[in-house]
Amino acid sequence: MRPGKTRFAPSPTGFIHLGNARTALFNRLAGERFLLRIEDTDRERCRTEYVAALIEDLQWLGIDWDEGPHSAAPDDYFQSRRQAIYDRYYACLEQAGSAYPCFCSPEELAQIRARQRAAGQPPRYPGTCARLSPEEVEARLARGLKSTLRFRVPPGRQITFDDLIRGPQAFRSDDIGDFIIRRADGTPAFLFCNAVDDALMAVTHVLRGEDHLANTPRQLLILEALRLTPPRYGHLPLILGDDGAPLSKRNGSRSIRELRQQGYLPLAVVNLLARLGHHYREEALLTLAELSEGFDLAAIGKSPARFDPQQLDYWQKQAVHAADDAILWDWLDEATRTLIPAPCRSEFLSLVRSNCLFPKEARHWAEILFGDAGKPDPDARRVLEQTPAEFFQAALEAARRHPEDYQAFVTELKTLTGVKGKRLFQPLRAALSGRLDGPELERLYRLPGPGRVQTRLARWITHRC
Ligand SMILES: Nc1ncnc2c1ncn2[C@@H]1O[C@H](COP(=O)(O)OP(=O)(O)OP(=O)(O)O)[C@@H](O)[C@H]1O
Repeated sequence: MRPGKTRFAPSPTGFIHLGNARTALFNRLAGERFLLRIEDTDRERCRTEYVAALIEDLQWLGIDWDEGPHSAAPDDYFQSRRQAIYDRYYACLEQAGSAYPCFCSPEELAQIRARQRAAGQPPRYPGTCARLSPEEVEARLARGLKSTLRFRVPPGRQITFDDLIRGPQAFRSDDIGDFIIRRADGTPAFLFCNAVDDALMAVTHVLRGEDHLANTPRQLLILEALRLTPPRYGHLPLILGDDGAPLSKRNGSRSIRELRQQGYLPLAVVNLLARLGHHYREEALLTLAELSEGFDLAAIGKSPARFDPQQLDYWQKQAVHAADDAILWDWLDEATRTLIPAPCRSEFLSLVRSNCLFPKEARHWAEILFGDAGKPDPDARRVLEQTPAEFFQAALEAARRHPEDYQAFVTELKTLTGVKGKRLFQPLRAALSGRLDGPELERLYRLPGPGRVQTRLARWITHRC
């Protein structure tokens, strides 16, 4: 059965990268309903421009949401605007004795951790403030001491859950120290607001990176103490970069923004991501609706996936090939669009489909076809030098006689020169485009128009390199 409601809950601390985007995509593909929640509680690292950027990047990828910013009540989906809700739940936990204020300073905590490490123990809060009496707490607060709020982890418990990807998981509560759920400045810690919001927003399934696996037992304890229903969790292997380290916003790796600026099409990126750690039977380029149709939690792999730029280029090729005229036209840069005469637009786009991976390549061909062909490259120059002027003289005559009919032009040129095959096509290609590779010769003849074609052929009658 399909998961009911899934979500993506990024923190706006940088541009989203391929790892974040795959998490968003898997959730969007898996669920009946998909929710976007902005986890912007870290005042130091979160920036409003990153919120705008992540919304723009998700929309560019075609990952839309049923609930989230832009919904009827957008405030509900920004954690920075939900403090009153969190405060109510903090009060519940404190009243039940499941949370207590902690006055330990960051310096004291660092010293405790250092001592534990030196003794070969895992760093864990030793419970210094767990046993403070209400009077002691009052007295410290009256002195103006700042406190965090810690969750009191129940001792001797086994916390188990069935991970959607990794199967049964078990943790001992005795291995988990009491942890902070509210920072000293009053803002909620990730573990707390993330778990509470999933429950309050009725999220049924959470797919997230396995960097969160250790958080899950803690979040299950919080939700249990609050009598809230937890979602089912699935922890995805992280996507690694070229250096073997997980992609991270902190190191600015492989951002969606950068790929977009490089000219990748969203469908290429989405087809790559959908297959990074998920197996599809269908090997062809798929639309988002088709990707969603074929998505299966059981087909998610357990090993880390490495980003492979060659794979992305493979999907880019498929996406460019499949793109319709409107998409390709928008994808070209402004300078390219202005070069292309309106009657040639559709044919130029066909040329782009079979010859270009990126807008800059389309621009290159637009400049060759509709601008000044420029200097031939060394290979084309060699061919031009080896071809006698008479060949171009004959080509010019044939072009004048058949300015609109490429087939008739070639037939006539063969007759006039007795040359055929490579010896005919290479010098023509070199004269018309300055290259020996590229689009079909017929397009190089038709698209620039008779005037340009004849000028280019005439140039090689008189002009020897
Ligand atoms: N390299 C990665 N591969 C796959 N998923 C990832 C990767 N990095 C983060 N995620 C997932 O993306 C989601 C959003 O995470 P978050 O906004 O915290 O991004 P982040 O890249 O971890 O940021 P930061 O670098 O600030 O810690 C989470 O589910 C997280 O597990």
